This record gives sequence, C-alpha cells and structure tokens, in this order.
Amino acid sequence: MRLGADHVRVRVPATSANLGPGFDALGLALALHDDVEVRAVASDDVVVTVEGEGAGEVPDDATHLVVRALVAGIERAGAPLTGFRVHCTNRIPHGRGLGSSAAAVVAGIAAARGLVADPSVLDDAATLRLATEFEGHPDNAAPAVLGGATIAWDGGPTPERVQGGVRAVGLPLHPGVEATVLVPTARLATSRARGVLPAQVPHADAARTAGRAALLVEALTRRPDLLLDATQDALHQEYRSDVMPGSWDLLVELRDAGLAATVSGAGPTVLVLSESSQRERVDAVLASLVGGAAEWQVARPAIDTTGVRVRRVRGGSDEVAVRG
Ligand SMILES: Nc1ncnc2c1ncn2[C@@H]1O[C@H](COP(=O)(O)OP(=O)(O)O)[C@@H](O)[C@H]1O
Ligand SMILES: N[C@@H](CCOP(=O)(O)O)C(=O)O
Repeated sequence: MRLGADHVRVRVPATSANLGPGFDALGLALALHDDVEVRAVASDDVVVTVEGEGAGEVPDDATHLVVRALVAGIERAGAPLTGFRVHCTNRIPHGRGLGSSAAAVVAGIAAARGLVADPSVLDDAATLRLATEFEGHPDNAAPAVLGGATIAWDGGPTPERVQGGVRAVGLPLHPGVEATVLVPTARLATSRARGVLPAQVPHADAARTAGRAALLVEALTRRPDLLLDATQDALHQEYRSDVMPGSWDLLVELRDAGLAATVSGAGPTVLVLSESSQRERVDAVLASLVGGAAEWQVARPAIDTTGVRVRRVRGGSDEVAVRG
C-alpha cells in the first residue's frame, strides 16, 4: 500500500476521564486542543518541533509519543514507512489528568489515517483499539476520537456472544452540562496514580459505584440536577488522595458546597460538572474556595463534540477533511 498524502494537519481535544464513578470507562472531550502537523519526507529521519506545553521536555526524534503512534498507525495500515517532519502546537498541560498522552497517541494515529491511501483501515474503531494498546485504558482515547461524552469498554480477546476488543459509544450529552477544570501547578504521572490503587475493593463500594455510574449516564444526558449524587465514587479517588492531597481536600470542600466535583482522570486536576443555569452559584463557590489562589488555574472549556479532526493539505490553505 502507498501513502495517499504527504502532508496532514490534526487537531485533538483534551479529555477528562472517569467523571467520578466511571473508572476506565467514562470520558468527556474538552475544547482545549493540541495541533499536530505532519509531513512525510523522502529521507528516513524524523524531526519533531514543539511549541507550548512540553516544549524542551519531550523528545524531538522518533521516540516522541506522537511519532511512535504515527509509526504504529502506518504499520497497522500496511503502508510504507518514510521519514517525517512533525510540528506540535500543544495546549493540553502534561501530567495533570487532562489526557495529554492519549491526545498525543490519538493525534499520531489520526495523522497516519490522513497519510495512508485508504483512511478507512484506521477508522474510529481501529484508532480506539490501537490507542488503547498504548494507554492501557480506553477512557481518554474514546472521547479524544469521538468527541462529547463517551462510554468505553473492552469486550475481551475471546468473545462469546459479544464482539471482542475495545469499543466505545457516544452519549447524547444534555446541552446544559458544563465542565470547569481547576488545574494545579503540580504534576502527577498517571502511572504513579495507578500504582497506588488497591488490587481489590470491598463489594459494597463496587456495588455503590456501579449504581452511581449508571445514574451518571442519566444525569449527563437528561437530568443534570442529579450530577452531585451521580459523581460519587469509591473505587479510585480517595485511594489516590495521598499522592494528590491538595486536589482531594479541594474536591471534598467543593462537594460539601454542593458541586459535582471529581478528580479529572488520574489527577491532579479537579473537574466540576454543573448545569449552565447554576453558573452564578458555581462561580461564587469557586471564587470563595480557589479565588486568587496562584496554585489553581480555573477554566471552563466548551465541550468538544467533534473529536479528532484530520485534514490532508494539498498546498497552501487548500485542505480536505478526512475526519471532523
Ligand atoms: N503532546 C505530547 N507529546 C509528547 N509526549 C507527550 C505529549 N503529551 C503527553 N506526553 C507524554 O506523556 C506524559 C504525561 O502522560 P500522563 O502521565 O498519562 O499524564 P496526562 O494525564 O497528561 O495524560 C508526559 O510527561 C509526556 O512524557
Ligand atoms: N482511568 C484512568 C484515566 C487516566 O487519565 P489521565 O488523563 O490522567 O491520563 C485513570 O484514572 O488512571
């Protein structure tokens, strides 16, 4: 198989995973984007330039996460490998629980989708499966690919009655649902936050959290007034409190004040889900708890309803959409 294009642009959203009780399953795409531009070149070397988040920190060669995912995508499609020039404009902060690594992986696979002759071999389902091989869990990759709120699950490698492999569906999000992120200056690697989780949890905690996850689907789609109850979790957040004490304390204070606060992904960002009709009250609580605190950056990004966007560049500003 040959390449179908030699120049693509990709835009990928930040994501907030778990949403409280939906550990490794639920996620939400946020309109805070990384942009990646990829050119295939005749030589076999790889050069990466980065501006914004991660500049000066992430690698500038073939070990860069976007490039590793790009190469994996090209290989999965059976297309020939070439050299690449990759330019990243990053806005998603790293190590904060806003899905920067999943965004990098999805962007790399999406770039491959734009470059190969038959983009359908890296369609949304294939992209999600390959991204999950990198991440180990699909809850960030699903909204990064599809946009909006998603539920992802793994049908397993040996399907019986169910289709195997990782899959995801989008939820018809209630238009009044808003997301506010409280992003601390401190970072926390997802691998570290996963390392402090117990191998087993009490059955009562699992049962209660399963019920809340089911309720959260209703809250996100039809009854945002139920968000506070629906975002209760007993599977991961408190277990992680020692590695993000500031986030945990803030989460408890926000919930005591009636806001549906959760840890975003593996933290340490705190996510508040709310109804647009309640914005004044939410802002008043946020002002009283984190107003003026240099440690917390507060933002209310729109929900990204599109997911990853891929364009083939045919010269100058002439672009053809491959996705989104
Ligand atoms: N855009 C990117 N380009 C290259 N590497 C990235 C990018 N985004 C994230 N990473 C890598 O992933 C790490 C953060 O991943 P992780 O600990 O899972 O946190 P996050 O919650 O931000 O996904 C970064 O330190 C960096 O090594
Ligand atoms: N379900 C995962 C989500 C990790 O999200 P990230 O944005 O922190 O990478 C977990 O909770 O470990």
